[in-house]
Amino acid sequence: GAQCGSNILRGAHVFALIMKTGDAVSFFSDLEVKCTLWNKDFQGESLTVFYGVSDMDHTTIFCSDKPARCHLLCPSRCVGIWMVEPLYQSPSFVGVLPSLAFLQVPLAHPGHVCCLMGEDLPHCLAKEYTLQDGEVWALDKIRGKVQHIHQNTKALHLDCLKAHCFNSTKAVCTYQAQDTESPLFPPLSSLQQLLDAPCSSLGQSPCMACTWSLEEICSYQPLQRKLFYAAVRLLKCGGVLVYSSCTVTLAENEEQVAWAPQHLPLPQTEPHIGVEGILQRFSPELGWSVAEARAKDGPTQQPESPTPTLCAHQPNKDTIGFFIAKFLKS
Ligand SMILES: C[S@@+](CC[C@H](N)C(=O)[O-])C[C@H]1O[C@@H](n2cnc3c(N)ncnc32)[C@H](O)[C@@H]1O
Repeated sequence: GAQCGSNILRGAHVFALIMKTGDAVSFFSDLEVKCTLWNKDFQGESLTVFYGVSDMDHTTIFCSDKPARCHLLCPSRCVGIWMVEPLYQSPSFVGVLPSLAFLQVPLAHPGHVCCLMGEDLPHCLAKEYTLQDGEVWALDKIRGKVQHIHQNTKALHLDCLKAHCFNSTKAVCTYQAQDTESPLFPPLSSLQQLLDAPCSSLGQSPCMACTWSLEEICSYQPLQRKLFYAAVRLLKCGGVLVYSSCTVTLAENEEQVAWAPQHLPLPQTEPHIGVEGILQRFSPELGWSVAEARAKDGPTQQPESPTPTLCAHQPNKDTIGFFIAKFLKS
């Protein structure tokens, strides 16, 4: 599959396959997502992404009580194939501080959070939280994701985190919820909200196949606005809302943060733009590069190069794309 191919390019190994130990395996990614399971003669458009060697056979994967190399948080998932000369080296976390650390996208949000969704959460909380800090709720509408959160919270002993499979757009209740385990909250009840929104994910890289229609991509903006609305209603005055996406469309990023203060009780102030990243775009006319933004700021910002060229300040355009905005509720 295309997703598996992308993960291999990011440095992943592959977890389960029916092979003989030591078999050489070549991986191709099915770019049109047409390959069916067990298809042995696939003729569709594909891209070879890597070569690997199978580490265990079928019997070892399914029957051995001592799998050779286990997935950190899920011992029943074992590495089946090790990549030979991967493009990126992803260090193995197998067996490394299993109750303290696991591989995740780095992201940290200290403080009180009432989270509208997220598997990242246990990781965010691992360093910062103790039970005395209050409660943290993670909501996601996909059951498998919530189960994954439960696994992570258990492994990291995060008693303060409660995860529920729930539609976050409906998380606000107008009456006092009786059940303390219910993911329904009264308005103005949380100090912090992290809205890591469902999005078109166009900032993810590498991405070899995108099968989404324009209609699908356009469907995210209204959903994000419903989630935004719920998040702001739940937030106490003076509370903090972080909105993030892993996409690069204006509709899901800049347009959303422009829309929010006009329609929700958020302050209408000039945005304070964060520190420079490798690649930054805060308004369409700035284009994609730091170089262009610096050029607009004038020569005082760049003493080392009074007349910068695009190349001089643009080390790498081929990065992931994402967007983060922080709001303080008035
Ligand atoms: C960008 S991902 C969030 C990733 C999250 N930070 C994590 O680490 O898993 C967006 C998530 O929103 C969830 N989602 C989409 N619509 C939702 C809704 N109405 N209510 C709750 N979760 C929703 C999706 O299932 C997806 O897992």
